[in-house]
Amino acid sequence: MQSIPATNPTIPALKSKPICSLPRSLPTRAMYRPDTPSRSDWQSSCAILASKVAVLAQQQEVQKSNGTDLTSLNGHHNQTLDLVPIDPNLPRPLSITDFSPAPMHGSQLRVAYQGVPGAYSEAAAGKAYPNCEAIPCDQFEVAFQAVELWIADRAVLPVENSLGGSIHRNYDLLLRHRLHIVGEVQLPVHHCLLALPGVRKEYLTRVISHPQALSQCELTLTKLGLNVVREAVDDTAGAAEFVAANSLRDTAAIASARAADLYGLQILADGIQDDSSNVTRFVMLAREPIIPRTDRPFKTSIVFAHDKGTSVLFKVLSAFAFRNISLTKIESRPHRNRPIRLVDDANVGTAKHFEYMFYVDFEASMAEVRAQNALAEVQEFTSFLRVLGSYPMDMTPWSPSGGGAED
Ligand SMILES: O=C(O)C(=O)C[C@]1(C(=O)O)C=C[C@@H](O)C=C1
Repeated sequence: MQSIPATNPTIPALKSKPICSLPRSLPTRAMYRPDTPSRSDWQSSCAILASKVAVLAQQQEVQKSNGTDLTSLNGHHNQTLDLVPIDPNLPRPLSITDFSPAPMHGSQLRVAYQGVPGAYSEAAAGKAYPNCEAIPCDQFEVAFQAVELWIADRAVLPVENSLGGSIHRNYDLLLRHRLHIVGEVQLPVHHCLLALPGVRKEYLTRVISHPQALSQCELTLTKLGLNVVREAVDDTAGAAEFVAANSLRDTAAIASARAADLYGLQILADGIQDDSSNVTRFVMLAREPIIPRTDRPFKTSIVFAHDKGTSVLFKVLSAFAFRNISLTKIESRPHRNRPIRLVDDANVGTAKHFEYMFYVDFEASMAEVRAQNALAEVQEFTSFLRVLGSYPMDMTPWSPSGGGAED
């Protein structure tokens, strides 16, 4: 991923003004535990949530009454602007300290995603679960928690992109939380360069977006001849909202055409991803696993670590190769609990660095004997093994609807 140059000091720094409009104080480790909540954790969480509802309702009233007053948000630019006001009824993202219960939803499935309305993750949620109620969350971790706390029924989160590679944060979170992968969905990602109405490319000094989106458009931004700094924010649609809400005439956002629509921006350039076949793969997460089947193609995701011995990775991979099971992905992430490990007495004074957890996706269902045998063998070579999920493969990457969801 390319590095994002430092912010131009003459323009407002995004860091000081979080995109999430609800208060966003990060809790300390002691306040917040990412493990699966026990019954009592769950009950006390509900009590805390209930007490926050009244405060949130009050805040949302204030936001609604301020919704059309964009100039009040803009301390730096005092031009009079022809803006489409941001719809105050758009759902606000959940933040880590403010889980308000989802509104009445009847039989609609509630699906948490990271970002604000107009984010690609929202589109992925809609593709995975047509007619769902999409619940925006301001961080990936919040989407995990929303499902754990029964505020949402599912979460839909990106794990890899065909141009930008893996979204590492979600691999780490999969391990820290106890949710199960129940499906996958692949979404073609079509980026646009968005700015306030009337703004021309020559006025721009900054482009903001999700780091993945910035990296997916890196070459095209250069080709467009833009002399701009790139700045990373939490999500693409949040970038668009930020440009609109702060009336920034020197800043463009990389986001979807739907985000342009929602936040009243014009599309300065369309299809600016460096490759037209830009696809992001999302996984669907639930509290319970689905029952694996054999009547359609399934994929299984596992994570493992090994303690000692040589050629462990080779042995693990051959357990699949001998059974003709194709691997679709291997990802390694630092073993956070053991970033450095002292080795035995013979090697006093040395340390073993770079221990890894390995994430593997393979094309078989856990209902198949060959997959069960492969995992039994893997278990022999590894000190830790977890099946993250066995789920239907998304075989229709280019279709506008439908994916590898559970039935
Ligand atoms: O920012 C968004 O709109 C997202 O949904 C996030 C995200 C990502 O994390 O990769 C999803 C798809 C695109 O690849 C760019 C960004």
